[in-house]
Amino acid sequence: MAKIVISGGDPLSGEIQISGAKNAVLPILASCLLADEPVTIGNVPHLHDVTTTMELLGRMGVSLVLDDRMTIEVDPRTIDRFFAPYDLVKTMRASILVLGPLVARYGQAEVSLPGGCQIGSRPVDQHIRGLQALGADVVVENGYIKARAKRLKGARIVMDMVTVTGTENIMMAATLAEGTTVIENAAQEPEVVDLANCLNAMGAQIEGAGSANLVIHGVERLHGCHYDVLPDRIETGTFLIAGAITGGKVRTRNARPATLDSVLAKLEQTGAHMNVGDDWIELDMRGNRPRAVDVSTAPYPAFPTDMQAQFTALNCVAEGVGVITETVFENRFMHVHELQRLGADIRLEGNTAIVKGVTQMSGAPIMATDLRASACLVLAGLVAGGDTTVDRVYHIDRGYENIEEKLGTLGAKIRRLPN
Ligand SMILES: CC(=O)N[C@H]1[C@@H](OP(=O)(O)OP(=O)(O)OC[C@H]2O[C@@H](n3ccc(=O)[nH]c3=O)[C@H](O)[C@@H]2O)O[C@H](CO)[C@@H](O)[C@@H]1O
Ligand SMILES: C=C(OP(=O)(O)O)C(=O)O
Repeated sequence: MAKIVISGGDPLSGEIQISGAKNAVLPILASCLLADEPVTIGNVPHLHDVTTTMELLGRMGVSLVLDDRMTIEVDPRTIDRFFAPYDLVKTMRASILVLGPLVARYGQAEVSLPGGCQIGSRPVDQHIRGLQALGADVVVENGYIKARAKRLKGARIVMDMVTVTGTENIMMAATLAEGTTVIENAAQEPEVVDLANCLNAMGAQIEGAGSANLVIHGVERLHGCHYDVLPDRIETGTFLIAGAITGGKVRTRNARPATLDSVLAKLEQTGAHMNVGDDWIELDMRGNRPRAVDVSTAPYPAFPTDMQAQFTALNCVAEGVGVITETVFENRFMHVHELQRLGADIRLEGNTAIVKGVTQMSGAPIMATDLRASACLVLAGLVAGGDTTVDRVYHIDRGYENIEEKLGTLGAKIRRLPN
């Protein structure tokens, strides 16, 4: 398995270009199934999850053309299977996002249950309940969700909890339903808004995206369009932390600052000097050690769980004690044991990590367990003295485009060892 080796200790400095958002491009690619014409998607990040989604759509018979500027043309008209197999779904939970579009547009879907993963059990009961409320017959058999419907009918759906992909699945399905659907307690994440914008560009009538109440007036058909994916706020935050943790100065270009309010507020609390433009963010630590910050994760607009591990890494070398509370996923502290191998002083108490900053961590072989844990370990390696070897970096390739190349541009001593 490929590894990343980092020789840490140098402050990073420079600017990097932020890629399109993983959590926006995946639902947007799935939404192309709803159209009756080709859809082109631009600003697509070069990620393993995108390749998996293309393979999934391709196996259904969908035609896909990718150009060298990472624009994908998706032509759903050649689809002849409505099936998402376990071997793909188990590598990428977001595969569940084909469920809503398939039932709405083709009246049938068979999608493997995603199963649990490192960060928590992650059930999909809300997706199923939402589709049932829209009139679909749904059964779970032999590890597959099997759904059928003639034409979905609009309904009022109150989500039991805020779920990002759950909201997206139901919102996509409701675009082609007969009548109006109201989703209450909807996710407000920028990626949900991006998906709604893309669907509206295809002719959908979605109101309220970005609020907790979505109103979707069903239409007869969705047509083709071109849509550019929004910049990745989690990648942006991760690179800003790379600057903060090393005492350096990093500017992220092609960013969407308005999607990062809670993260930027925390970075400011670390003592970083922040400058923000329309589409860029600059963090300057001026050689100083960051101050520890308390973080508690919650749905948007609160602090994102996908930035929790990276802030845990930052606190490891910060001045003072930072308390990290994870409220979204029940098992998202797998990185803590690996950080301890680098010399971090962390005490775990249930869903809370109490991190006492140390003046120096030292490099060691460590293992990535999930996507953001991998990013956190790379960040820790940037500041630890000596060499840190991060194993199982296939996790990082799911969600970060060319991470070692981008960090290299900022002056990091980082290289990938092939399998
Ligand atoms: C592809 C994608 O967009 N992934 C993001 C999405 O994941 P994902 O959409 O899977 O996460 P959810 O928002 O659904 O999960 C939030 C919480 O709700 C629970 N839940 C969810 C659905 C359901 O039917 N039943 C249920 O109990 C989950 O177990 C979790 O505790 O949002 C997460 C929370 O911001 C992010 O960490 C992921 O990066
Ligand atoms: C948990 C994440 O992704 P996914 O939902 O695709 O597993 C993530 O992006 O941090």
